[in-house]
Amino acid sequence: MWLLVICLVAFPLLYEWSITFKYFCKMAFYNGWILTLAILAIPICAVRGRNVENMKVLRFMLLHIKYLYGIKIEVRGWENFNIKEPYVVVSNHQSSLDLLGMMEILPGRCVPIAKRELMYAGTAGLACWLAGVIFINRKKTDDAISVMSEAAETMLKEDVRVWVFPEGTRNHSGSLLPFKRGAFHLAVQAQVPVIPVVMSSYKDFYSKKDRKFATGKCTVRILPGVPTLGLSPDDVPDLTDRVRGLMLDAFSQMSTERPGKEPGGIH
Ligand SMILES: CCCCCCCCCCCCCCCC(=O)SCCNC(=O)CCNC(=O)[C@H](O)C(C)(C)COP(=O)(O)OP(=O)(O)OC[C@H]1O[C@@H](n2cnc3c(N)ncnc32)[C@H](O)[C@@H]1OP(=O)(O)O
Ligand SMILES: CCCCCCCC/C=C\CCCCCCCC(=O)OC[C@@H](O)COP(=O)(O)O
Repeated sequence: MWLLVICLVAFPLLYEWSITFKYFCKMAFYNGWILTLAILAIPICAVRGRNVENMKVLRFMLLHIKYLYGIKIEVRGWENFNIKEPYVVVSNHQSSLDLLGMMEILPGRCVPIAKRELMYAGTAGLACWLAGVIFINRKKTDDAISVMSEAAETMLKEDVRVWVFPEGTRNHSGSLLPFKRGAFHLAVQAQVPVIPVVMSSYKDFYSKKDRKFATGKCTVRILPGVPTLGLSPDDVPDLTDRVRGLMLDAFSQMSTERPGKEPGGIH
């Protein structure tokens, strides 16, 4: 009798622990593997010095990780990236796994804006610096704004695209946080389009809260560009709300699709 009670209690606990253990191992390997790949990337990138072209090196070195983790990434809307001029990409930010979706579609000469702390993440920080990642100090708004104004000039002078996570922090709530305005000021200053990118919720295979990390599928949708030609700083709040609305619609639509099914119908 007691044995039965012990088994009934122990098995679910062991099962829970094994899921949690797997989560921690997979996350540790994810970070460790990126730090290791960065060791290989640094000398290759250092040959060119700090240069946005080095982002290609990081991209090709990271592309295989989705296979290691059994994450299938489906991309929709590639054609919306077919713009020769620079643009600002804005995307939702659920977790550090976003790096996989980002690398899957990262356009040429495109650099992300990242929090300054990432620069100190050992080898990964150095690799990011060599690839031209733009670092901002989120605690000093004025500093961050001046770095982003410089970025607007660089975009035009050096034909560079910029990727921003306008939520400003990771968010796994199943919706979108209010957007920070920096990305939209940047696009208006440079008078370039904003291209929204939406990554579907990871909830089916990944949850930091539940310590779950299984295999699964993620859809990445590139939405049509939103032009900013002729807009002024006064139009930024409206532009921000409009783009957030478009992304929220796409995110909600993607969340109601069953994994592996195309939208728009029962199959
Ligand atoms: C092989 C080896 C691999 C190694 C490894 C590879 C990895 C290679 C990939 C790395 C990938 C990294 C991925 C990292 C991902 C993150 O680190 S996410 C975190 C960093 N990103 C962000 O924070 C997003 C950008 N942030 C912003 O845009 C924010 O607006 C700012 C600029 C930080 C300011 O923040 P804030 O003060 O909290 O908020 P906000 O309300 O937006 O602004 C305050 C006021 O300033 C105004 N303002 C904002 N910006 C501007 C501006 N530019 N001009 C004028 N006014 C402005 C606003 O309009 C607002 O004024 P009001 O409208 O209220 O009057
Ligand atoms: C010798 C020092 C060693 C430091 C080890 C640090 C381990 C880091 C290892 C690998 C870095 C992987 C690069 C992942 C890039 C994704 C970055 C990311 O997702 O940043 C979070 C940021 O958007 C928002 O931060 P918060 O949610 O506000 O917090």
